[in-house]
Amino acid sequence: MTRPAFDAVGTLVVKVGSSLLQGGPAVLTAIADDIAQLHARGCRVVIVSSGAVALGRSRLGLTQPVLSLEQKQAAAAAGQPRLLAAWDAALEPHGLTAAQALMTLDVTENRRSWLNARATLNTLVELNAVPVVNENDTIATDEIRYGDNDRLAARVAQLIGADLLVLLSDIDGLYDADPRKHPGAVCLHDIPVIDDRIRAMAGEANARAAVGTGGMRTKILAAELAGRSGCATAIALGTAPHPLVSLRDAAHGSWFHPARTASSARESWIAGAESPTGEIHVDAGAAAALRAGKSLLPVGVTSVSGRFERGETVRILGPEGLLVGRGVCAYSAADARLIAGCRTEEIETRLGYRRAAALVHVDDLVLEREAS
Ligand SMILES: Nc1ncnc2c1ncn2[C@@H]1O[C@H](COP(=O)(O)OP(=O)(O)O)[C@@H](O)[C@H]1O
Ligand SMILES: N[C@@H](CCC(=O)OP(=O)(O)O)C(=O)O
Repeated sequence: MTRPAFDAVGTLVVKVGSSLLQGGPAVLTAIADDIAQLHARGCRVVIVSSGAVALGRSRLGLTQPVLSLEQKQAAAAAGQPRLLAAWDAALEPHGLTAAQALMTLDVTENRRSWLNARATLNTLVELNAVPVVNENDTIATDEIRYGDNDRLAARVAQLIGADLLVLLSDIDGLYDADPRKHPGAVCLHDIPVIDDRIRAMAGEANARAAVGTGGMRTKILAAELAGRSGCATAIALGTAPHPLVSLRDAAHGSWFHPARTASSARESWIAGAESPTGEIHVDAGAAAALRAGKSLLPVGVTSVSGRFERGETVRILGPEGLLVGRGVCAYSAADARLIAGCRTEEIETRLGYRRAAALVHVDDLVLEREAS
């Protein structure tokens, strides 16, 4: 699959990194002007904006280079309303309204919340609003954090079925080495496939950075995630005169092509879900049935490990511990344990209710060769 022609893009997610916020309102104004231009020709646009911590820390007098988790969460609380106000001020002259959407990991990792969030974002876009998404840093704890907005932006791109994800940063693309350390590094404009050579160019994330977090590593991961759903990714310089529209010219930014065999939105949601915390162990008969396109019934389950709620993704392991696939479980871990090994007719007696005959329905399953 080649990358889409810029003018053919129907749904765009644009992610704005914290480093760009240092440039003040002029940077947001330039991005908003381009968004308005795209919007006018019918393109649906969602913004994923970092910057809450960067904007809040100065207001709270947190000037030290490294902040504790609690200080970052407090800074985000002070910065998020300012971030939204800044976007609204930039969009309002174009007749567009910024609409805040704060997410925690469970929003995209739980199928019901996913569908709900998708409906809300789509409704906002239909109402001519521009959703401005950020992680809900103030309440998120380590277990329920995306950790970086590049990944969040890729999940949002999957959520709304975007055909292009643009990661705007303080650099004009992916270089063959970090240009801050290697002045002779060269920018790669066209990246048809993400392989180990490309991944190695990213170096390490800068966890101690004062503002940004992920560096190029998380951007490449985001491009991989979005690519699985058929969405192309571009990394581009957010301070360029027309940061988005200038991407019409293929010589601007680094372009990652979407994967050749893009999976359906549902499959890519399952395959892209955060590392599942639960596992369902099945017998050889059930493993064969799943591979033959059947649903997972409780009768084939030998044991259940880990913790998960109804609607969360689990790993399904065969008799030798081999990964058969991943799927959305219709029951919580506690209930799945109670019905493991039992026949479908017994579900109601064991649980006092019966929701679904299958623990994991075939439509909610991605087999190993597709899930990797
Ligand atoms: N191979 C590379 N090509 C380009 N930039 C790189 C590379 N490796 C590391 N970087 C660093 O990544 C930084 C951008 O990441 P980050 O600061 O997290 O941005 P953002 O806030 O936009 O997410 C660049 O300023 C650059 O120093
Ligand atoms: N959610 C955080 C941003 C985290 C983040 O990923 O930042 P960045 O690497 O600049 O995109 C905030 O609003 O400050």
